[in-house]
Amino acid sequence: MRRPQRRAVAKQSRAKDGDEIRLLEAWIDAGKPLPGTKPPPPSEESSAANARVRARDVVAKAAAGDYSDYGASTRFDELPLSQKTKDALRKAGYKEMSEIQRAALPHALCGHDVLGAAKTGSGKTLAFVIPVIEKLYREKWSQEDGVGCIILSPTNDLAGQIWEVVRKVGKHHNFSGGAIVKRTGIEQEKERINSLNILVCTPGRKQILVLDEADQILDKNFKSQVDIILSQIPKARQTLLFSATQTKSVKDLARVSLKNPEYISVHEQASTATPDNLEQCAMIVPLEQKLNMLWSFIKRHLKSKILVFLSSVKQVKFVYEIFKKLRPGIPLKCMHGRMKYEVQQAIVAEFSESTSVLFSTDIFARGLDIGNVDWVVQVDCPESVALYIHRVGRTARYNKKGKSLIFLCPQEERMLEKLKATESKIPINVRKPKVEQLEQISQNVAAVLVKFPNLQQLGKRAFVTYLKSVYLQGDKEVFDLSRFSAENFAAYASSLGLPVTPKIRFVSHKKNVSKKDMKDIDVKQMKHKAEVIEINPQVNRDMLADDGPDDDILYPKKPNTDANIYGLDDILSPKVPGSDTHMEPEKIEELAARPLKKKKLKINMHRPVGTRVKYDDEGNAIDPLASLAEEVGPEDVIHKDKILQRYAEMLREMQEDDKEDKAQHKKSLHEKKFEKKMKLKRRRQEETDAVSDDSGSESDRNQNMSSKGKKKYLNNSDDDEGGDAAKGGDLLAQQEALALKLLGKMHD
Ligand SMILES: Nc1ncnc2c1ncn2[C@@H]1O[C@H](COP(=O)(O)OP(=O)(O)OP(=O)(O)O)[C@@H](O)[C@H]1O
Repeated sequence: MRRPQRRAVAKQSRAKDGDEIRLLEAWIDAGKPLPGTKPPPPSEESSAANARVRARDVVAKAAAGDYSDYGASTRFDELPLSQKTKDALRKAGYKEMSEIQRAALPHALCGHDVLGAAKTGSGKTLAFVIPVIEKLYREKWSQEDGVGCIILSPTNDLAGQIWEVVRKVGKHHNFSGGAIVKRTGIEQEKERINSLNILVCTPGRKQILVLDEADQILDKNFKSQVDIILSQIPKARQTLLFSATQTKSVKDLARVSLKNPEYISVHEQASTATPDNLEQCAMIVPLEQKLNMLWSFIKRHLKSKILVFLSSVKQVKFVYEIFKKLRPGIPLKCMHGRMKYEVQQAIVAEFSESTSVLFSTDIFARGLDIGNVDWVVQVDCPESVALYIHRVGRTARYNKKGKSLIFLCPQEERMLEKLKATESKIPINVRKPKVEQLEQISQNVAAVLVKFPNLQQLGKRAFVTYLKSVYLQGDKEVFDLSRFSAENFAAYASSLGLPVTPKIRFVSHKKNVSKKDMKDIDVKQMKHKAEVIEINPQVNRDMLADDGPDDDILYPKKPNTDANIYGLDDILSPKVPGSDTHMEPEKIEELAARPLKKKKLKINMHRPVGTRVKYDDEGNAIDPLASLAEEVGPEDVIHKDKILQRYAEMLREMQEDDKEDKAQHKKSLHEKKFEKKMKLKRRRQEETDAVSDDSGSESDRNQNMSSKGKKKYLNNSDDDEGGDAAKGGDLLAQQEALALKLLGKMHD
């Protein structure tokens, strides 16, 4: 009895959908905006109550065949959208449209191609998700119809986030969909992909094509994958491209075959390219002071949610591990592309909910939508103004307030000029930090490295990868290693707690380095520098000179301007009245969040050196290196000579390690050379044998020899590059064939 009843309900529902679809199509067609038009400014009389009445009016009129011009709508419920979508939007709290949504939705709904540009956090995701869902609904797309839309995004996290929005808005519809985010398992995913209607994925795979962060998707890093997708999807499709920094390259646009696209750039006339509620500052910070500056900043903002950008995975890992050991008094997290997707998701969720500091690579720079980030701190210079805009756009999202701070080395001041240039439209203030208030943590970092030798390795790699990243940057006006002196490198290594400056081999080993680039680093000079170990590198006072009263980044003056910061600061870092925060270089630093408490000093002589933060009778933290002393008196807890002695030992150990490394390297080179020689010898022997066996003509013989020789060369395992390239080529060919097969099947 039940089945016929259910069938009847389904039939009824289909009929209802059919009626709604006819109404929507007629409405969309009758009221569609003219190409190239923008919505008029919203009218004044748009109170919530008025808006609701107006929305009901619009729908009632449409039902009666009197179709309004929806291009002027300000609310989602005034648009020709299905009831299911409207219900989902209302439940999610979306009522009023943002500027980009008002401008793009009417065009996208009536099938125009769109090239949309709007500031970060301005709601571009809904501007493409709604038309996708509506188009598939109006076309009665079902599971059996396979993939109806591909949304391409540059990272897995972003794909996951977009999928969540699709799910939220499409929850009353019957589409299937998902985010394909795993790097492996495509074979297993095949079945699933074929049954999905909306596919959110990173480039690797199709009717409506959406490119989020379009300028990045179309750049050279994704070229081969995107070209495969573009070659497989029908040209008769709708294409939507969105980004905060939209591509204007004709070549890019030709590649995606846009047909008379609507170029919608809602903030083109705006005076700034970044959100209006974003307060932006820059500080000139010498390379060797960056870590101190970051630490001091974090210590002063213990109640804020801070996103910190660093240039490489190694940097992120190193800074995270070191700061974790030094315990600044705020939870720390880190995020980079080498983490499993599930772990990344968990970190994003945790960071969304709690006050903490998240150290991240640029995997987080674009698109990710995390609520209430107070500060974005760019410790390492972004590769371009566009990347700067995306990074700072992780805060001040959708009418919320936010602040950003960028550290630039004096050698990177050209970036500051670029940011301040009129065409960049970035309102950025330059602040000078107060040197006497900068906490020097190099000793503490060095102590941590003594205890955790694996961190020493990480520190070395962080050092090298940072310099490598600068070296490999394309914009040589900003990134030029020759502007850094050997002293800069040594001081930087020292600031990372490294007793010697690691060697930078990549400079001389890089094949495509131009002669000019080779001059960029005076390698010899750098080699000499290693012996200088500064325990307390002096701050470049000119650079960090006090610049009067307007610096409120590290040390906000008015408690009211950032009440949280000051309140917490008073508890955690009690200052002796009158002494303020001034610190002499030798002065013991306070490292951990502890209330004032009388404590007996106990030193465990069996613990590894420099390991735990200890407190004196006053409750002040004692520098970890103080535990090197055999006896600790109340006045003199730091035995500088012991520290120096330990450093000298470390230096000796590292030099010995280095010697061993070199010997090992030399030995392995020697072995390789010998092996190669032997192989060559064997080959010649075989060839001689072959010639003596051969009864063919001279030319045949030559041919045989050369082809034989060639084959051997390709298979020669000694030749890493040739072997890898061949393997890489095979792999690429296999992947392309697989992708083509997969897409071909989906298309069928
Ligand atoms: N009409 C709206 N009403 C209220 N909130 C909205 C509206 N549209 C979007 N939002 C919210 O604004 C935030 C930012 O939106 P979204 O992530 O789409 O920004 P974006 O323009 O894509 O930013 P980015 O360029 O950084 O990727 C999200 O939290 C989203 O839920």
